[in-house]
Amino acid sequence: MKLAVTAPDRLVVRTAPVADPGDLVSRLPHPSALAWIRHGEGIVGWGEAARITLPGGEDRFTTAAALLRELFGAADIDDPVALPGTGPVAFGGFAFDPKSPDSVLIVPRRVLGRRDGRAWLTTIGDDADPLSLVHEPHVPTGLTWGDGAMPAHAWGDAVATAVQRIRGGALGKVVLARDLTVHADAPIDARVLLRRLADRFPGCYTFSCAGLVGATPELLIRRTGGDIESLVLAGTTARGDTPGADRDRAARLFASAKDREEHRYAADMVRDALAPLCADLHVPAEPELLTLPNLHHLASPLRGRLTADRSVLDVVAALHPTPAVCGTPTGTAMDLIRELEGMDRGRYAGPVGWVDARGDGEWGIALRCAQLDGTRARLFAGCGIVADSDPAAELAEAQTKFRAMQYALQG
Ligand SMILES: C=C(O[C@@H]1C=C(C(=O)O)C=C[C@H]1O)C(=O)O
Repeated sequence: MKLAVTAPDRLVVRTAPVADPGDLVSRLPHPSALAWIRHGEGIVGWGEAARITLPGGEDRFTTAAALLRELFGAADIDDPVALPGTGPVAFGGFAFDPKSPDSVLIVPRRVLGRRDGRAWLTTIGDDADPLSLVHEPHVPTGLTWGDGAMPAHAWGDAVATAVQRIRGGALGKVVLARDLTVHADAPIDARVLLRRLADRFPGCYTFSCAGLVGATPELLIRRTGGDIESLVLAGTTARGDTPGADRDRAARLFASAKDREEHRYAADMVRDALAPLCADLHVPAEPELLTLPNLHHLASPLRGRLTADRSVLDVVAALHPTPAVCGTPTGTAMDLIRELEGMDRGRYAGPVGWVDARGDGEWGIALRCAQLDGTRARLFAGCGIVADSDPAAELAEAQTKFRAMQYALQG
């Protein structure tokens, strides 16, 4: 894909306060939904005022930031609400691998937002576009599941190879992923998946952008004015079947040297990437436990203040790819992923989120997600591999991670 910008010469943008719209997902009129929702708050968008497609390259984030600065800088903006996410907004998803050409930013014609008891509607252009439901969503039916690039046993072999390379000293950690495919008997409507994900995983960031739909627990970076926050995740166990078994599993994860090692690679890299950009960077001395409906993770929340006026996308550029989804050292891990996974991740494990004209925004790591393509979808799940990893346990962990999207598709 070549660099392409489809946009009018000048965006005319109007943001106005509106009455609380309640549930954001139910306001989406089309299957091609844009969304970023957590605990019922966030933004949804539809229609397309502008689209930027980016070729591969390490500079895809800074190129995107520069193009958006130009587009939004030339816009005629009336935004009396002036909150993060008001005025023009671009939703985006970036390819995981700089060699992959899948990165895209979309500026919707309509954005409906709700945050801290306030709600707003942003319109770009003046064509009529009522908030009422235009196409009633249908739940996916006739699902047929299949392996993606590799059947389970072959992926287990890839994990075993990675463990050997790590034990041989080539690298400290690599994150290996696999994909599953599913076919439905009619085009899959993102809104059904968003509804199920937002209801079941309210604490995750439920997202949709250009067909990539999921609910990620991992916040790569949020910028609100000069403040930034990140939530690093690495180290995972499935929930237990009984309260006692669940507590045991959580306690074992918390005490596990192998999981602490996996986590430390990721938290240290994020700290080192943010430190030169921040004053007052707060890094917890040890991880805490994040409990989701299906998993426990080790989690490190970081926060700080930017020392210069950088767009959230400039901070994304400094962070991606973290060892939560790639490995350590980054280059060696990226090469091993290319060698062993046998697939292109596309935008899975890449940054997904939104940015506004002030440079505020929220970007997660696209996990627990699927790429929709008409009647088909590709689901992705990956696991951090270190010297002590066991292929069978990693396969089981990946299966557990797939379950979020399997639930979204089949209820
Ligand atoms: C790679 C994924 O998740 C990442 C890997 C984790 C791990 O290996 O413990 C935990 C959270 C994420 O950073 C995924 O869900 O696909």
